[in-house]
Amino acid sequence: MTLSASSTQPLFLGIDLSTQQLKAIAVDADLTVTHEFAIPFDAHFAAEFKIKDGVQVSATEADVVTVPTLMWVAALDALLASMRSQAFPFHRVKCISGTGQQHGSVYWAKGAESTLAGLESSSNRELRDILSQSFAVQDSPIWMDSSTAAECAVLEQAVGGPEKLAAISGSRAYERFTGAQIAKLQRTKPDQMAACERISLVSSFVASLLIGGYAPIDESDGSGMNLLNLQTRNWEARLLQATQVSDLSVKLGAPVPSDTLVGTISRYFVSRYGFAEDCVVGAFTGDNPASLAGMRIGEGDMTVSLGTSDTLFLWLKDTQSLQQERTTLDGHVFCNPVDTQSYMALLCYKNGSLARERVRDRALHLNSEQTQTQKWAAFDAALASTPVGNNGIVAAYFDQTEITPSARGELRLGADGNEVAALSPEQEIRSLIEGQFLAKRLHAERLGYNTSSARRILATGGASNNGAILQILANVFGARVYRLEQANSAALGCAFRAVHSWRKHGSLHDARSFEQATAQAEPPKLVAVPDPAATAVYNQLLQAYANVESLLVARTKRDA
Ligand SMILES: Nc1ncnc2c1ncn2[C@@H]1O[C@H](COP(=O)(O)OP(=O)(O)O)[C@@H](O)[C@H]1O
Ligand SMILES: O=C(CO)[C@@H](O)[C@H](O)COP(=O)(O)O
Repeated sequence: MTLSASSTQPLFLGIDLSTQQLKAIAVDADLTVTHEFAIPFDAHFAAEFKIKDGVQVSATEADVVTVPTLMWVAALDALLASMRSQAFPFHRVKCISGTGQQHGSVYWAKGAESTLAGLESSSNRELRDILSQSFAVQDSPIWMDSSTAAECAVLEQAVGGPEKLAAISGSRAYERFTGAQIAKLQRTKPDQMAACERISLVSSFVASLLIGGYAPIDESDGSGMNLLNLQTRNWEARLLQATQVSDLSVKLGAPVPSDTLVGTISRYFVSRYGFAEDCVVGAFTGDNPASLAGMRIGEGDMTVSLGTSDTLFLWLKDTQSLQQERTTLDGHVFCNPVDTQSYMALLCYKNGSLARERVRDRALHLNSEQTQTQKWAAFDAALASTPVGNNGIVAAYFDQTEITPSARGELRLGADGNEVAALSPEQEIRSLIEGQFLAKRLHAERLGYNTSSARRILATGGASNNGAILQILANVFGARVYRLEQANSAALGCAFRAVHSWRKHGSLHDARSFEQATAQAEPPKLVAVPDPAATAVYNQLLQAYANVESLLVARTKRDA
């Protein structure tokens, strides 16, 4: 029997371990999506691992947010089992790359490396069973954690202050960044740190499972640690020392360029699922860098990702121009994941989709009896029934301590600048969404982004499925908004990265850049055109929104 071309064509897999789910996308050599899979964490693991929205918030310290590391392992078991049950042709996969929610850390126990190396002898067992004793810390701190203020101060002092730390590592000290998390573990649980032989980011952790050995951290996701020097692209010794972990460079391993092939798939996956023996694994990276790859953004584009977190990012040719133009230390610079000479700038907002869901359900009295589709339809109707600019009402809803800016709580101001105690349900919905996008514009401008010369905005993430939300995004920025068919740009970007790394570093020695190698991928489509009258209203409201934030920041400091 001869196999048809489609059944022998190579496939490339992108895996995304984000906050609320593990997803996988396969593309063929023409970059066309052929398969998609997802394991939503709450649906699979809420009861067993006691998580909600993919995470655990400490009952005693609201700023401590973790995930049981073993749940992520169980999710990989579940994903691969689901792919097998749907007859996914594992044998056709030439290369896998992937991504993880940024900043989260995994602490492998002593002996875990040899357990990983021996996976193949246990291919009849699930990974979660084989690796149940392989972690020195059971609950991984993640990006939603903001409990490391003391460690942030130490990191900044170690190099001469926040400006110096931002110049070296791309960011002033941030509580969720992995350097502060590592320092906190050393200070509060030194026995667990002593029992740890290797530290991975969420991204390099998944790659480690796949190659059956410790995968290196890539430079782009490594930039979210406050430990990497962006110019040397290596760990900064003074910052490693400041964590007080004596052998941290050994525990971290050396960082590698993001397009590196980090190994060949473990024979465990060959025996258990039928992967080809020569399937290679490309370095995994952070989910925002991966989205940059999936959206294939260039200079002048801005991406707004509306996932669990909301993020906004830009391509940066160098770090100098940003240093000159920014008027704030808020925001981050990361090494670029697809061009080792370039960088990317990023703003992250913690109160993204989960805040939208909570305010929606509270204002409109929705509960588990309605489906998500019905709930978003009610949300859209509320937006449609209220005027652009909400008659001058501006508000912020920071359920959790926000990252940009550091503030917590809710505040609504009326057109006269006075606090408004209560809004109608419809006004509440509009003030939430308008406030979220005014916040993005305010901080993007402080970072040096020129809204009046905006080329185009590329939208991605779960909430980019919502046309009403994207219209407000277009109006607030006065820019056209484009979206890919595939809202999960992070997994898609990693499938593309897998194609590029395999062609470049494999036997083809294809020297084309990522941009050239992915030129044929489907372009994003125009989904919202700004209304100039609406943009004029938002131009007027920007300062009012800045006042809301300043008041909330002051209140948060006062109540601390
Ligand atoms: N139609 C919609 N309108 C607004 N938000 C939506 C819609 N569909 C999904 N979402 C939001 O998308 C979020 C998940 O986004 P996603 O990018 O998949 O998250 P993550 O990658 O962080 O796990 C959900 O929390 C949900 O609120
Ligand atoms: O902290 C950041 C970026 O700095 C977050 O964007 C995380 O990377 C989580 O991503 P999502 O799961 O929301 O996509």
